[in-house]
Amino acid sequence: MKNYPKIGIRPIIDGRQGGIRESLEEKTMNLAKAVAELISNNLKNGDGTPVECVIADGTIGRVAEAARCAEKFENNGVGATISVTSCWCYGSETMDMHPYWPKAVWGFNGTERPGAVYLAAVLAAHAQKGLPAFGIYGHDVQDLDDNTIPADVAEKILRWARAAQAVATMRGKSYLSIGNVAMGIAGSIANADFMQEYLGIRAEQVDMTEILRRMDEGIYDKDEYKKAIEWVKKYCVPNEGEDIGNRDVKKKNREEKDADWEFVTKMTMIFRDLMTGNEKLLEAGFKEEALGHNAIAGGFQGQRQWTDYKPNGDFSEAMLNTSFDWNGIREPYVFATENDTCNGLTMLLEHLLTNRSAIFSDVRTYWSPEAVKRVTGKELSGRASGGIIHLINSGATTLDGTGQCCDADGNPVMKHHWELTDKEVEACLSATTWYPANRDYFRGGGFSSNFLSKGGMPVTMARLNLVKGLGPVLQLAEGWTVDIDPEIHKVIDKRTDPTWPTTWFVPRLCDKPAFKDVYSVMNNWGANHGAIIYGHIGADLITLASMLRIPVCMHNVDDDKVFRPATWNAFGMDKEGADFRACANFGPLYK
Ligand SMILES: C[C@H](O)[C@@H](O)[C@@H](O)C(=O)CO
Ligand SMILES: [Mn+2]
Repeated sequence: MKNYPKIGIRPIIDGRQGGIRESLEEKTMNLAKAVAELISNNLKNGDGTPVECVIADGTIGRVAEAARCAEKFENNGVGATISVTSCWCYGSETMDMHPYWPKAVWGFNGTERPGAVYLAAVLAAHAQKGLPAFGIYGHDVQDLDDNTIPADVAEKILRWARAAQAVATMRGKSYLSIGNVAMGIAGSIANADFMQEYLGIRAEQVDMTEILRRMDEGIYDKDEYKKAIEWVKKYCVPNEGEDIGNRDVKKKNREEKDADWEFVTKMTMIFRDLMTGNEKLLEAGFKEEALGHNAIAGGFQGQRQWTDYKPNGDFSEAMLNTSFDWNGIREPYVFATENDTCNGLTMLLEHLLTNRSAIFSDVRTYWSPEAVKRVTGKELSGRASGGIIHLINSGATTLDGTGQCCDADGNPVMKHHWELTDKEVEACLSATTWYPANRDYFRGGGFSSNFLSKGGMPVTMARLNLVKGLGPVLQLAEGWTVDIDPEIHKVIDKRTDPTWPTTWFVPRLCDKPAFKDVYSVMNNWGANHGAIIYGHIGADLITLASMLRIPVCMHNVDDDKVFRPATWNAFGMDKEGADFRACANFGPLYK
């Protein structure tokens, strides 16, 4: 089990002894316990364990008690706090003043004792002191003896807690670039200042020669390699595709292909060891290599120097992002192809919010219904009838993206790894063909994963972009994967790279300019890549971005689901403009 941050619960009370305080002690503690229970029963960490809460030893009425609580939280690995109260208390005395911990306050909507008045007062204090906090105020008045959490309050507490736990979990970790910038992709210029100041993440880097050194000097777990190559021979080699990407002169022979399989299997282990370390390397005497880089996400440059010379990273990237490998079912790693750190970090935000694996893709082509008709003679239909976006990239697309897992009603789903079955693992593998890499692009060879994502999955595509003078911005589009007529797929897939995995995506349209049609979503995308996650999680991403002070420049989430720190209201009534102004005013979380 990994060591995850905890969420601190702060029961706040009116400090007046001799009647008031005593009458509220039990009620306040019960509210705190109910919040802890709600969070731990509903939210999980990446390894599937429940998110843990720590409740202050006693209620907090005066400043000394707030300080005692802060000390307890520091000693117990708390990374975010939620304060709960049902009564009037003393705002600036009792508030959480930690500069980094995301904060929320639930002011019980009762009337006997005014919890909501404290909520307003303490939120004003948070605004005044530049420590933004989320305010939670239930819609309907509750009775004093009612300790239940109404549905609207629960939704806000959980939205806040998911994002707060993501902020706390990434703090202090690293992003590991293996190599540097791929083919001039600006997103691959690992921006250390952005990572440090906005995410609390250290930018780490190793040269790609380190992979060759570890291979040549045998710095990997030999027992694991034996197991890994056996598994690869059982589940991947039999699904090797015909060499359709290469002219005869460029086709590798069997012996060379087998050597490539061995190479890419070792490379997968080496990428992982570089990220997280491996105790087995310590047993073999490699003390430094056993440590790894404390990476919570990473990326591999690959193109061009490496792929011009050696087998590409497609197999390794795909397997790391997948929820299983030769060691069985496990939490997926977050790993970007082309070392596009902006996309890798977006995948990280998505993974931390959902604990699912994210798809990495080029946002390659908008196919209008007219263009499809012209090229195939056929009409797009159903959800695809307004046009489709072709998501496709060699490499980092998770095999979970095949959509071979099913929910209880038989719909395709990308599951949490703890819900996966062995049968579903085999189904994902069976649906994946490993084509010998196109050696016009990848001179060194290797294998590219190929599959077609099942349609009908709700997904959210997102992307972090860096803009000089403005800083980072987040864009997102909720939508669905779609099935299209197989004849249409065949023709238009062949026009691009048929050895790579394809996901057909249709965003949900609305009256916002960037979402007036499918074309506009493509036309407003800020870079060549997108990070795609199962589920409609736009509202969670918006909440998380506001904690990190990253404004959201494009989204198709309903306004009433947008939940940001209360202080954002002071920046004007149009939510988008206020977000930009508030983020600029408070600046990044870590300065
Ligand atoms: C093989 C090519 O270089 C691709 O990797 C390229 O089209 C991209 O994915 C660019 O993002
Ligand atoms: Mn790409």
